[in-house]
Amino acid sequence: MTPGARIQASAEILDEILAGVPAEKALTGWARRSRFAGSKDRAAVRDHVFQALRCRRSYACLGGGETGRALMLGALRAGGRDPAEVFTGEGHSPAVLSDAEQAAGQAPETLGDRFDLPDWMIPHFEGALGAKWCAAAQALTGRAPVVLRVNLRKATVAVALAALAEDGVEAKPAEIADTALVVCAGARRVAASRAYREGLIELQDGSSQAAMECLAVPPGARVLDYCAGGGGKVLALAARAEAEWFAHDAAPARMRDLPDRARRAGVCVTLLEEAVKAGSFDLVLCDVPCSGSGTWRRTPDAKWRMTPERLSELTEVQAAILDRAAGLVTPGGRLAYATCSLFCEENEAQVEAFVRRQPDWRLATQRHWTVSDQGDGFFLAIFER
Ligand SMILES: C[S@@+](CC[C@H](N)C(=O)[O-])C[C@H]1O[C@@H](n2cnc3c(N)ncnc32)[C@H](O)[C@@H]1O
Repeated sequence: MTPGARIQASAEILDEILAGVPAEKALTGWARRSRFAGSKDRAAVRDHVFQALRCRRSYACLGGGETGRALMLGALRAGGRDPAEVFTGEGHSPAVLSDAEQAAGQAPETLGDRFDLPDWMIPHFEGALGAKWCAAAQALTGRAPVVLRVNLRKATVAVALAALAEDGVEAKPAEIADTALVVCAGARRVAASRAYREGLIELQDGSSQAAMECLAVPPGARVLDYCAGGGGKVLALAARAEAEWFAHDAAPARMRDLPDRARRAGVCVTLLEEAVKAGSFDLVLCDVPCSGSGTWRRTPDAKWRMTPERLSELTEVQAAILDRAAGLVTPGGRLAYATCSLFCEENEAQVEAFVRRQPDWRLATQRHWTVSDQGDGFFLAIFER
């Protein structure tokens, strides 16, 4: 595909997403219909679409409207490129710009336009991050790093780096966590690499790894990942300690890949249908469902789908999970609460409300990770009683 044809395809996919189709579904549908598109084309189109979603408001200003075509026009203007070079009407390139399109477009002025956020969200960013909110919002408009976790059960950092290099994946250690490697080149080769297939590495964001490093696990402890999903957190913990590992999720189907991942990692994780029937635990981790605001550069359409009502529903679910999980902790044990959100309502406010509701618990420690070139926004609180 020519660069123009990729832009045209991206504009059409964006129109579907703007009409309500989830981004992944729209991209997959396009790839299925477009057998002529090679892997480089698919990757380029995906990059265009995701970048336009990250910067939807500022590109809409620059492009003069909120259609796929206007967003791609805005993207070219934002990148300092002359759109006329791409909007040529030749082959499968977008049609030549009309006079109205050439005249339309202005620099983003409002805060929401400049920082690519829905207006209602700005007080939430400001409330949580103070003067740093602009930098965080800005960071969410860029691409996320690809970060790997070295599985210390199977490899050292040096061994993992060498194995990745054999398969053309270039990575370097990241300061954020002892086990974190940031991929510098060959990210698309990770999944097929020997290092991945043999469980020397896993894909895991740097902040999640750093947070799991903060959770000390005594030998022989019974540890429950109460909102396990694909099991990324319990696998990170299990790579570093000898303990009994359990995983639970309200939607058990989300744990479907966990047995394979655990086998590859060389650890044993017992899946629980009903955690309450499995006795008590020395450590219960609640990696709760959240807005995901710390990860929106990876899932940029989620930024625009979030509403104040949804945020409020999520905070209720989070509080209920904490209360339920607290009842599963053995006397003298610990309860950990984690989100990949930047918002105070989902982090500190939840912590404060929990210790008010359950005064036999006290906050031992809490920590934030900001959106960076090594990790997403993340929050961890550890309670003791
Ligand atoms: C942030 S995700 C977990 C991600 C996972 N820990 C990982 O590292 O891959 C939150 C998970 O909580 C689950 N969940 C939602 N409500 C729940 C509830 N009431 N009790 C337990 N799990 C719940 C969701 O199904 C989802 O898989």
